[in-house]
Amino acid sequence: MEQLHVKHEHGSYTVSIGSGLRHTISEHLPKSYRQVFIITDSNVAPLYMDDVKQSFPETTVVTTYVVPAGEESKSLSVFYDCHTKAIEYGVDRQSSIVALGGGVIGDLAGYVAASYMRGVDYVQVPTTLLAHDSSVGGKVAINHALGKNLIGHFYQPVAVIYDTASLNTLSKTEWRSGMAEVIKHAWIAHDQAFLDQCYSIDHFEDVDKDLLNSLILQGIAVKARIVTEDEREQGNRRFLNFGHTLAHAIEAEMGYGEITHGEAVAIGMDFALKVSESYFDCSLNRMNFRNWIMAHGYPISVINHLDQHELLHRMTRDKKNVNSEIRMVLLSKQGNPQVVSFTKDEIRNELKEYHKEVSQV
Ligand SMILES: NC(=O)c1ccc[n+]([C@@H]2O[C@H](COP(=O)([O-])OP(=O)(O)OC[C@H]3O[C@@H](n4cnc5c(N)ncnc54)[C@H](O)[C@@H]3O)[C@@H](O)[C@H]2O)c1
Ligand SMILES: O=C(O)C(=O)C[C@@H](O)[C@H](O)[C@H](O)COP(=O)(O)O
Ligand SMILES: [Zn+2]
Repeated sequence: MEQLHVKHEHGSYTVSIGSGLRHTISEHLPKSYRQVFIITDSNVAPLYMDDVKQSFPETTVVTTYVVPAGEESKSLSVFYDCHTKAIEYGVDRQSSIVALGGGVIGDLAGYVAASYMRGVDYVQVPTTLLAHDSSVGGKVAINHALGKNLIGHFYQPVAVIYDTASLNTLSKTEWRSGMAEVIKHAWIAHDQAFLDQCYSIDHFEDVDKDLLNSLILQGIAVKARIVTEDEREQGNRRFLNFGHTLAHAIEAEMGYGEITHGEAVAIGMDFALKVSESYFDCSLNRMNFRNWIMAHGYPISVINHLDQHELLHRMTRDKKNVNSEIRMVLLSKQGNPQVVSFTKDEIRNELKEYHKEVSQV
């Protein structure tokens, strides 16, 4: 088992990473709880709920709520249902919520924890590769029809317990989605070897276990370092949004759940690399990245079917923006991210050129 420590305004928490940890959840918590309320989804429940329930001593009351799998559950109505269940089960301030699942569950259950009785403890038990990112850093949120993660909080977990054995049941699509956030961490880290390791994998679902563990650890280390320095995204935390300005617009425009978050982020990074090369007049060898996303089946061609005007309009609602300028995270070289402001007209032109380029691949 590996452990990393994340500091925040009110204390710190430990991220524990290892195979089989779901069987010993209570051993990795900073204290014992009278009740634990497990929130999970309809795909994860039949796979891992029993193991997690049984990992608690008999003296702990374990209650559960299963929400429909998928991005659509990051909604006000599912959020409200979670509160209703918590009230009915008598969850109180001596209890903890356990977010058992991918980023959807982490974001949803974390936001329930942040708001229920003005805040109760919660534990992240990530089960997807993507959630190496989402379980760390305390960004919790649900979506609004007008934009991703627009309703939320910064609210830190008391522990992150990552059982890497749970990744064995992921679908090909979810491996692809998760690898996008891994390679995002590689792009913003000053570490060519990390990027090369991502490029070296032929089939994500068959990745060598030692390489996977190394990628997960490196990704979490990048994220942990940045969120420790800037918990509330006043500065460098914005770098973790590399690729997300266009990604969030694509997700909302296509309809939540129509494309995975990671697939949208991969397209967003492809766009951001193109804009970076022209803005900084530099070479990022972006065609290596383009070849990688094509080889692994990231659905880049969706860009050809989306209305550019609508995408642009959605990008103007991004949380990083100030006044009417659109802020994107660009790279002047690998490991050197910067936040750059553009006018709407400038992004309109960039999108137009990107569309043209993608329609030829
Ligand atoms: N808070 C953050 O910092 C942060 C960071 C990145 C992404 N996110 C958010 O995370 C969400 C995406 O997370 P995700 O990709 O994990 O999606 P997800 O939680 O929807 O999981 C993807 C799919 O895999 C299934 N699944 C989960 N674990 C499984 C397992 N072990 N075996 C088989 N199937 C499993 C789920 O039921 C779901 O169908 C998005 O909403 C995104 O905005 C948040
Ligand atoms: O932790 C962060 O900060 C990130 O930006 C990580 C992103 O991968 C993640 O998708 C996050 O939820 C996006 O945040 P948002 O503030 O742009 O909604
Ligand atoms: Zn993301």
